[in-house]
Amino acid sequence: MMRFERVTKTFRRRGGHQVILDDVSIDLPGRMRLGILGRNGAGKSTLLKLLAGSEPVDAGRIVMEGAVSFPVGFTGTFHPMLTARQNLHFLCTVYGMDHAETAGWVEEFTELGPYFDMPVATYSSGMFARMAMASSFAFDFDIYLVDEAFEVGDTAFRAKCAAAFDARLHDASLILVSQNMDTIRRHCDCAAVMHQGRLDVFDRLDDAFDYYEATLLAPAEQRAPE
Ligand SMILES: Nc1ncnc2c1ncn2[C@@H]1O[C@H](COP(=O)(O)OP(=O)(O)OP(=O)(O)O)[C@@H](O)[C@H]1O
Repeated sequence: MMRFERVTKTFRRRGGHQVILDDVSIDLPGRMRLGILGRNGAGKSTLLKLLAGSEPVDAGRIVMEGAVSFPVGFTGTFHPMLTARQNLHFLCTVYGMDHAETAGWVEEFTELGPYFDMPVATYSSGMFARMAMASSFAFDFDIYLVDEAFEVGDTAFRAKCAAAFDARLHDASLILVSQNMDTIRRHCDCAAVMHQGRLDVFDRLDDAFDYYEATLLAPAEQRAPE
């Protein structure tokens, strides 16, 4: 379940405000597979941060039922000077999971070998991405937030991520940000389009895609005076 009650979010910028959500109210009951579309800068990543609780709304209220994930594959969750195992220890404490069992699962999944016990600051970007993806699947959330994070690692690792993702989504909700309509079609059964402070939800994917394509032709700027 996800409900927006008159939610407004803006960012200050030179000469005015960037409007992300302008007095938006929506109500999506039950389990959902929701795709979020929007042109560059529409506010999709900001929306995920609002849902994750890492960014505050200016006004209104977002109500989510169940445990909400950090964005899947998000590397900002990890402290660079701690090892993968130490980072997971911290996350397990936050989410109330068994440390040893979770670290064991992620260690096997990532195939990082000795790097698993080295500071994550020493990882290549690919290793860091593997660690972030595996950690996202290690926790049992009710709602998974995903920001176009599927293209990580080699073919074998991607297949492993897809299987873990499917298993996790079996009885969880998904909110997936993507500008790729094929990705949304593969994973979602409804979609919302962000455009100029609005968040319009469509039950039929094709209706969302038509509207999204129309927004791509709209003028780029919407600037509210200060
Ligand atoms: N912390 C911030 N302070 C000020 N402006 C911000 C901040 N975060 C995002 N913005 C601005 O808000 C707008 C929306 O950014 P956001 O990253 O949410 O868009 P997006 O739809 O995810 O874009 P893209 O598709 O390009 O990744 C952009 O104009 C961005 O510059």
